[in-house]
Amino acid sequence: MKLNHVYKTFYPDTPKEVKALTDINLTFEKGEFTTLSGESGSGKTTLLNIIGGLDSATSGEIFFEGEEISAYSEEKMAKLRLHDIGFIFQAYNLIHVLNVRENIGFIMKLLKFDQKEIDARIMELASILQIEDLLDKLPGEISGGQQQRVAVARAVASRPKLILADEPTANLDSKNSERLMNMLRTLNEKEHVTVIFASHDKYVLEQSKRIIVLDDGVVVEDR
Ligand SMILES: Nc1ncnc2c1ncn2[C@@H]1O[C@H](COP(=O)(O)OP(=O)(O)OP(=O)(O)O)[C@@H](O)[C@H]1O
Repeated sequence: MKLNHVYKTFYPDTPKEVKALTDINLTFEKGEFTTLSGESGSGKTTLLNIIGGLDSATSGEIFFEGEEISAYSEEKMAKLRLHDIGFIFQAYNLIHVLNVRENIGFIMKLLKFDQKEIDARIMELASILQIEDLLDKLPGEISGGQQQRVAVARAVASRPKLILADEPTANLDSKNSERLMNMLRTLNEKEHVTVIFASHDKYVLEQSKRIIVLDDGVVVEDR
């Protein structure tokens, strides 16, 4: 993933104008485990949303595997998101009428994976994430930390190339935060999935291999 001179301005040329991102130039290599950090309002979520194609840049170019995705139509971008990108949101966004098993398999089903393959992958992830006992429960019947693990399983199930996680530990206690990071680290090492977080959680930062700090929409540190 490569970003060239990416800018994002909300409400341009109006009194409400906000320059959320200014001249962002970044390259993310396959297998990275990186956190976008910075104070509240610095542009972390905006940048993550642009990387994942949930929002478009005001100007600049974005490349994914050498293709310019910033020029994609919304339909083509939706396809790319479905096939190659897994999202983990702070609010989990599980589907409440589906049980845990169905939630984990949801994206694979949309992608028309074979049911046997879906079942095998659900069992594999349930074992890694220690949620085997929860598969027949509804999201409303399990704890926040457990829901978060289900959200992780769903995000990685179809083996996307890129996982984007926005403040994934925000609602978790320290024990569950540690568990979540260990799992993502294991998936990053075992399945070589690229992981990019937006977070200001100290623990997430400690666990990251690369940290990109934003200040007022500008990259001020990359280490
Ligand atoms: N949809 C929007 N419309 C207008 N302004 C927005 C929108 N989304 C974000 N902004 C503004 O862009 C700037 C960057 O916001 P962003 O949410 O990316 O920051 P953040 O670093 O993720 O903050 P936090 O840690 O509080 O989530 C802020 O000034 C914010 O008010």
